[in-house]
Amino acid sequence: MFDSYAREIDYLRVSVTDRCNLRCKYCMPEEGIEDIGHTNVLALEEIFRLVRIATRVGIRKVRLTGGEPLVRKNITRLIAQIAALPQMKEVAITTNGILFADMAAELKAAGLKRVNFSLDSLRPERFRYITGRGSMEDVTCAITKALALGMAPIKINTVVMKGINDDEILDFVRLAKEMPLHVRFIEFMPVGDLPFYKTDRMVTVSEIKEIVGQQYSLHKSLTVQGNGPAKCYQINGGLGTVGFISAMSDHFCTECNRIRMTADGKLRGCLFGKQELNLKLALQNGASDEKIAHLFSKAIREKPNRHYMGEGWGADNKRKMYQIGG
Ligand SMILES: Nc1nc2c(ncn2[C@@H]2O[C@H](COP(=O)(O)OP(=O)(O)OP(=O)(O)O)[C@@H](O)[C@H]2O)c(=O)[nH]1
Ligand SMILES: C[S@@+](CC[C@H](N)C(=O)[O-])C[C@H]1O[C@@H](n2cnc3c(N)ncnc32)[C@H](O)[C@@H]1O
Ligand code: SF4
Ligand code: SF4
Repeated sequence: MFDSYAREIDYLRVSVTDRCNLRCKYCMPEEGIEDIGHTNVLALEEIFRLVRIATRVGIRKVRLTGGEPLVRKNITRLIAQIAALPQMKEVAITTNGILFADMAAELKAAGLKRVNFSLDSLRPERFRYITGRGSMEDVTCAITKALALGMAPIKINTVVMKGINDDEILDFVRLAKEMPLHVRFIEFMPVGDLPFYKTDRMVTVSEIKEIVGQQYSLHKSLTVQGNGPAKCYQINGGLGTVGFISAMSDHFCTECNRIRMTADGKLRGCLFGKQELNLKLALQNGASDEKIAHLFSKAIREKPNRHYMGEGWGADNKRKMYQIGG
């Protein structure tokens, strides 16, 4: 379905849980999260019903995110159900990778074709500092496993933060050169308004490209399978690619193709927007498929034209990144 700015919206990002086994400083408070209670979270059966109805308004790709999608019990079953929907072209996940290696084979068997891993440092000590817990080795094992299972293309999401990990940009490029991995450098966004976010910690894509250019030449823009916001490049004879997600300095909202569902069943037209439609309440009130499909089309119709994150998140906006799903 097209929104009011003639953008075709066919991609639904679903936050399947607001819980996580890590505490990335830019995403989740160290003390963890408020327990919203079992009954306030969408049941997997409810998520499946909502996704099935979303196909009626043209959703053809679903990405499961969170929080950490792999901490949600029976997530494999949900993947299998979504993958089996006749209209669905792709089901993918974005994960921190900690639990992935042990689940990889069953996830693949369920129909998971692609996985994006978040990894902000290639140095174990620093990884632990940024994520608050967890072992980098679990993520590298996960990536090795995904490669072995042929889940290509495998993408690595790296949020670049000044004074935190910006001295590793060239190490990440080398990784993309030596392995068939698609590293995407992401600009730090003020989503969630955590104290760790500071404007001067944000490194722009132009600054990142300048650093990459010191050692590598980037070749013509490529399309890597997927329909996310990254602009991708080949690096002289490398096996993988390097991509850039310029959410702040050069937003890609004119090409936006997505809506989002939160773990507590709210439908969001935009990562940044404050407007949400209450799907959970509709389910509780026994809404028909038609009524729910109408809520999906309303969210698409009313999608804002762009974000205004440059103006800050706003103290009145209580949502955090782990609730929205990135
Ligand atoms: N500003 C903005 N950032 C986004 C949006 N979607 C994803 N991102 C950010 O881009 C990064 C990568 O997102 P992923 O979850 O890997 O998804 P994707 O890039 O759509 O995935 P592919 O389909 O594989 O290209 C995350 O840090 C997200 O927060 C969006 O609509 N707007
Ligand atoms: C919220 S996480 C959820 C999925 C999973 N737990 C993971 O980390 O991949 C999704 C993506 O959002 C990114 N992210 C979180 N907070 C961000 C911020 N403030 N700015 C930019 N990206 C952010 C993460 O790096 C991750 O790639
Ligand atoms: S970015 Fe992902 S792994 Fe890190 S705290 Fe947020 S949800 Fe968890
Ligand atoms: S910030 Fe909002 S409008 Fe822009 S690309 Fe993301 S979801 Fe789309």
